[in-house]
Amino acid sequence: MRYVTAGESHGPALTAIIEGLPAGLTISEAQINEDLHRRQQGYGRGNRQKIESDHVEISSGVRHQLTIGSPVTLRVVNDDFRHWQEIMDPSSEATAENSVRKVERPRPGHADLVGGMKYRHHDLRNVLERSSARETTMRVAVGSVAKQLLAQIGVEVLGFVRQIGPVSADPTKLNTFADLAALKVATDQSETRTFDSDAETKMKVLIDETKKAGDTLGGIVQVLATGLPVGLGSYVSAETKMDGKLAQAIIGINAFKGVEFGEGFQFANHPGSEGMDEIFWQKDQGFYRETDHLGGFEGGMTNGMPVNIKAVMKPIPTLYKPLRSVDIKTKEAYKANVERSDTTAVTAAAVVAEAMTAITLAEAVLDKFDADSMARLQEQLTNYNEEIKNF
Ligand SMILES: Cc1cc2nc3c(=O)[nH]c(=O)nc-3n(C[C@H](O)[C@H](O)[C@H](O)COP(=O)(O)O)c2cc1C
Ligand SMILES: C=C(O[C@@H]1CC(C(=O)O)=C[C@@H](OP(=O)(O)O)[C@H]1O)C(=O)O
Repeated sequence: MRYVTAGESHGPALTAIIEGLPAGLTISEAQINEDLHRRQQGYGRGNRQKIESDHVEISSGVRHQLTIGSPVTLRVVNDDFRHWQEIMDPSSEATAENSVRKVERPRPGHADLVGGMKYRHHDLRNVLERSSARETTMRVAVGSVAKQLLAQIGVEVLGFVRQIGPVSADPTKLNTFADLAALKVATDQSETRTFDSDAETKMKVLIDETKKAGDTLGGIVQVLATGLPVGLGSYVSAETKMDGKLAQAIIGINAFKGVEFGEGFQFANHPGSEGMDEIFWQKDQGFYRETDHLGGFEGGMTNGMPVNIKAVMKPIPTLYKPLRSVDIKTKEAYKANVERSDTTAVTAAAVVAEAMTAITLAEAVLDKFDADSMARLQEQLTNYNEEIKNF
């Protein structure tokens, strides 16, 4: 499976094409719309989300909710385009009027300056329109399709929030959830997409205070994936390691600066005797573990335990309290003024991280097994899992 997204933040629409899905996969448009809605929710987001109400249109590759093996096209309209028509219209000619509104003031922390230098753009709008995280809408749409495929082979993926600014959810409260379905209900109901209601209250106070001060916040998201077959990815070559592929997918999300698996950076604080997942065996179960310190990977391969990823998002770079920068035309120093921006988007980013994890895992499953047809994929997985159990 591979996919490509296209579209600018204030252009007419966003598109994704997915190739290589098995035939016979049931796809629910309502499920994609629910995931798009989840991405739009969250305390601390800016006014753009009041304009957009993301809905997908499927225009190829699916008949009566079943894939037919041909490329699947997904499209989401940008409702904000109507306000930007003059500036973003793909077909009308450039005029003196619309070129007056060139962007020549690069925002620190954005792609603006380096993107302008690299592509020789003197109107930085040509950079910011595509570097905007508006594009993550399509990653979530593709991720929703990937999650639907994974769910049909018993794999569940869920992203949620662990920390906003310095306010962290209590990790022991995670243990109160029996499964990912229960955790999903709780985090979907939370305005900060977390599982700890005490932390949520503090997070909201912090977001309000930060917004009032004209500042922004980052945070930490977590993604869990359960029910994966053993042996996705390989130790034989660096680029085939599954944890490495997931790290790339997560760091590819706008504003993500770090990723860890299992105990992650905490491994530095513990001796080896506390960090491994010891091996046990029972006749009816085969080999199993009682812990998941390693976050589901040994030798870059899934080991049958839940995949456990945490990742950090930097604070939103556009501030109401402006940062210093320099005009690319006049070379004069200035302080940026902002019309609108998110105070924090960690809640949305958790849904994007979930999507990127699902896409990467679905790609690995489809690579490993004969996946021309969904039924054949399921048959093979049943046989494979039986073989692994009897190893
Ligand atoms: C869901 C989401 C929403 C975002 N919203 C904003 C925003 O409103 N304002 C902003 O300045 N940056 C926002 N960002 C971050 C920028 O897109 C990102 O920092 C920028 O494109 C530079 O890329 P880099 O941080 O990966 O280097 C958002 C990121 C995500 C994932
Ligand atoms: C549009 C979305 O996020 C945008 C991501 C973003 C950025 O710079 O990344 C900047 C803001 O765009 P605007 O200036 O149009 O308000 C966010 O709203 C979205 O998530 O749907």
